[in-house]
Order: sequence, then structure tokens, then C-alpha cells
Amino acid sequence: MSGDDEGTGVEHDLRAQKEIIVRRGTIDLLDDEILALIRRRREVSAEIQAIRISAGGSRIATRREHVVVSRYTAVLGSRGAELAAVILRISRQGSGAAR
Ligand SMILES: O=C(O)C(=O)C[C@]1(C(=O)O)C=C[C@@H](O)C=C1
Repeated sequence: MSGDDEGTGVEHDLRAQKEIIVRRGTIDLLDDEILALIRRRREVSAEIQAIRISAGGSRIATRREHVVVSRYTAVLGSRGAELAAVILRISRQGSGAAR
């Protein structure tokens, strides 16, 4: 490229591809963090469930689940509710499942 030439379509395409690749690297790092957080959450959740079960309670705490879903919904709307439902399902599986 020279002067104020903005480049050919191919050059734009290459630049766009490079920018996408860099950002995909960032997304991969973010997904690594999200997955590590979900695993950690599942472990802590399993601890709570074990404590409750040994104290004679049940695995599920429905009112608490509503609080969790509400928090996700407040930030992300109805998709947040769906995400919370999936995360709760994963958390109920216990830390031994789906490693
Ligand atoms: O907070 C609790 O009491 C939990 O057991 C944790 C948790 C959760 O993963 O958020 C899991 C199961 C319950 O039904 C409610 C919430």
C-alpha cells in the first residue's frame, strides 16, 4: 500500500482476517476463564448440597435457585434465565460429573 491508498479488497480481507484471529484468541482466553469459573462454581455448589443432605435436607433449594435465576435475568434478560438454568443443572450434577 502507498500514500493514502486504502488497499485492495484482498488487503482489506487479510487485515480483517488478522483482526478476527486476534479477537478469537481473546475469546478463547475468556472462555477458558468462564469454564474454570463454572467448574469452581460446581465444586462449591456440590459442597453446599452435601452439607444440606448430611443435615437431612434435600439436594435442591428451590427458593435459592429463584434468586440465582433472577440475578442472571437482571443482567442478561430471558437468555440470562436460560443460562442460569443450564448452570444450575451443571452445578447439581456435582463436581464428579462431566469433567
Ligand atoms: O445455594 C444452595 O443452597 C445450593 O445448593 C447451590 C445451588 C447452586 O448451584 O446455585 C445448587 C442447588 C440448589 O438447588 C440451589 C442452588
